Amino acid sequence: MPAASLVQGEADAAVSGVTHDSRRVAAGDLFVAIPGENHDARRFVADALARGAAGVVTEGPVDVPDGTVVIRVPSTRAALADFAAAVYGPSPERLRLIGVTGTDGKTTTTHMIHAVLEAHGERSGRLSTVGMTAGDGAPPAGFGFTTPEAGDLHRMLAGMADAGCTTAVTEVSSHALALQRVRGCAFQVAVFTNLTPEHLDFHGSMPEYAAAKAKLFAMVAQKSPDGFGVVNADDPASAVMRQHGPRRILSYGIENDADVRAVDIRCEPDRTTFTLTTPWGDQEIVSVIPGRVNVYNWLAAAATTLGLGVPLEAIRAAAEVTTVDGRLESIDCGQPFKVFVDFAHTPHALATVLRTVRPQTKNRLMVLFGHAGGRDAANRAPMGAVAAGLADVVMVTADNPLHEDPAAIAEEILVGAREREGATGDVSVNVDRREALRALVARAEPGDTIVLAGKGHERYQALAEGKVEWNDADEARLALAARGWTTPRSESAEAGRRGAVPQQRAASDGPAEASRVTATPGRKPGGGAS
Ligand SMILES: CC(=O)N[C@H]1[C@@H](OP(=O)(O)OP(=O)(O)OC[C@H]2O[C@@H](n3ccc(=O)[nH]c3=O)[C@H](O)[C@@H]2O)O[C@H](CO)[C@@H](O)[C@@H]1O[C@H](C)C(=O)N[C@@H](C)C(=O)N[C@H](CCC(=O)O)C(=O)O
Ligand SMILES: Nc1ncnc2c1ncn2[C@@H]1O[C@H](COP(=O)(O)OP(=O)(O)OP(=O)(O)O)[C@@H](O)[C@H]1O
Repeated sequence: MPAASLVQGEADAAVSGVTHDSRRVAAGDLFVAIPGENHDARRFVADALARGAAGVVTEGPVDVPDGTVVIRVPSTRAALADFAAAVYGPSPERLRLIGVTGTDGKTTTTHMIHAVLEAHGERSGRLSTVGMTAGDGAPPAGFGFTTPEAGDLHRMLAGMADAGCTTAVTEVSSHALALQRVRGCAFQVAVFTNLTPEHLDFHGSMPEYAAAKAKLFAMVAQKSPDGFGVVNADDPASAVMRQHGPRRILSYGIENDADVRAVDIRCEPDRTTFTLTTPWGDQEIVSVIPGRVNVYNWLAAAATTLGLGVPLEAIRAAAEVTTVDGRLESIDCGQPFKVFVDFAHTPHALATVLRTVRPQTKNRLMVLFGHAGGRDAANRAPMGAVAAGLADVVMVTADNPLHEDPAAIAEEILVGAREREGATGDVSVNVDRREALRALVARAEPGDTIVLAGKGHERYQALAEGKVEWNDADEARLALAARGWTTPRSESAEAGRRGAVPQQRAASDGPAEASRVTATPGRKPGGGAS
C-alpha cells in the first residue's frame, strides 16, 4: 500500500469490511472517502461513523471526534483496493482469476469461458454486466456495473472462493482499469476481444483507451509468471496488449494466422457451425449463439480454456447449449418474422449485429435503437449512419437518456442517418421506447427481421426522473401477443403434430400495417414505461 499514515486512533482496530459508500456502511467497516467527480466523500464521514464505521480513510483532513481511526493516504482509490484485498481477497492458490477486456464481446466471452469450465466439471464464478454467479445454481445477482468498485469486487471474489469455486472469470472494463477497481487482483489470464471507439470522453484518445485495456495484460506479466494472455490476431490493437503482456501469448483469429482459428464457418439463422483448429487438435463446433462475431468470442474462450488445459470436448459441449441474455437473443412467439434483442450500443457493435442478421433476412431489416445520455456523444451520429446504411427501416428511440433530453439525443443520431449516402430514408423517431417498439412490430411482415438494440438484458430504463422497469425481450413478447402470437414455433409445430390448433394471429389483426410511423421527436421520454 502506498504510504498510508495513521493520523489518529488505534493502529490495531478491528475491521470487518471495506466500503466506499457511506450509505452501505455496516458496523465494523472501514469507510474509504473518495473525492469523486460529483462529491468529495469526506462530507459523508459523519454519516459513515453514525452507521458504525470502524475508521475512515482519506486523502485530506477530516473533522471527526477524538479517538476515531483516521488513515491518510495519497490515493483513496488505491487504498480502497488494497484494504479490500487485505480484508477479503482470496489468494491466487484458492481462486484462479481470468480477466476479459475489450470494447465489444466481453460479457459474451466471459459467459462462454465460464460455460466451458463448468462443462469440464470445474466449479467457477462469473462476474459480468449481466450479474454475478458463484456456480452454486443461484441466479446471477445484478449490480449495475460491468466491473464493480474494488471493495465489492474483492468481497464477491471471496464469496466465490467460499462457495467452492476454483476459478473466477470476470469482465474487466477500461473504467475499472483506469480507476484501480481491479488493483490487487492476481489475474492469471488476460483476454482481449477487440478495440473500437467508446468511452473516449473518459479516456481522451484511442491510444489512452488501448493503454487502459493493456493494464490487464501488464497485471498478468507482473503478478503471474505462469500466466498467459489471449489476443485477437485480427485486431491491430492486440500489438499493444502483447507489448505489455506476459511472455506466453495465445492468439486467435479468422483472417490472420493464429494459434486458435475457425475455418469452414457456416452461418445459419439460429446457429453457426465451424471447425476449430488448434495446437491441441481440431473440433467441429455448433454454436447456438448465431453470428460470425460470436465465432470470435468462441475462439477467445477456446484459446483461454485450452491454454488452461481444458479438453476440446468441453468447448464442443458448452457451445451447443450456451446463450447469453440480450446478446442476439431470439424472441420467438410463433410470428412469421424474426425478432432479436441485442446489447449493441456502439457503432461497431450495431454494424456487426446488422451485418450478422442481414443474410438470413428474406424481406426488410428493421432496427430500433437510441443512445445513452451523459456519455459518448461522439458515437451518436455514427450510429445513425450505421443504421441508415445497413437497415431498411430505422426507428430511433430513447435508450437510457438519464439527465439528457432524449429528443436532442435522437436529433444527434438523425444527423448521421441523414448524411448516410444511399440510405433508404425510412427513418422514424419516437422517444417513447414502448410506442416505438410496438410501432415497429406492427409494421413487420413475413420474412422481416427486427433488431431491438442497445438495452440487451437490462431490466430498467434510466430516465431523468429515475429508473423505470423495462426489458426489451418482455416488451417484444407483449407487442407480439398484441398481434396474436404467443406460442414459440417449436411448440406450435409440436402441438400441430399432436392435432391441436396452434395459436395463430388474431383474426382482427388483418394484413401487416404498411403505413409509416409518425415522427414524434418532441415527446416526453418513457411515458409508457412507468
Ligand atoms: C465515471 C465513473 O466511473 N464514475 C464512478 C465514480 O463516480 P464519481 O467520481 O462521480 O463519484 P461521486 O458521485 O462524486 O461520489 C464520490 C464518492 O462519494 C461516495 N458517496 C456518495 C454519496 C453518498 O451519500 N455517500 C457516499 O459515500 C460515492 O460512493 C463515491 O465513492 O465513482 C463512483 C463510486 O466510487 C462510481 O459509482 C462511479 O461510476 C458511475 C456510477 C458509472 O456510471 N460508471 C460507469 C461509467 C462505469 O464504470 N462503467 C464501466 C464500463 C461499462 C462498459 O463496459 O461500457 C463499468 O465497469 O461498469
Ligand atoms: N466480438 C465482438 N465484436 C464486435 N461486436 C460484438 C462482439 N461480441 C458481441 N458484440 C456485439 O456487442 C454487443 C455487446 O456484447 P457484449 O455484452 O458481449 O459486449 P461487452 O463488451 O460486454 O459490452 P459491455 O461492456 O458494454 O457490457 C452484442 O450484443 C453484440 O451486438
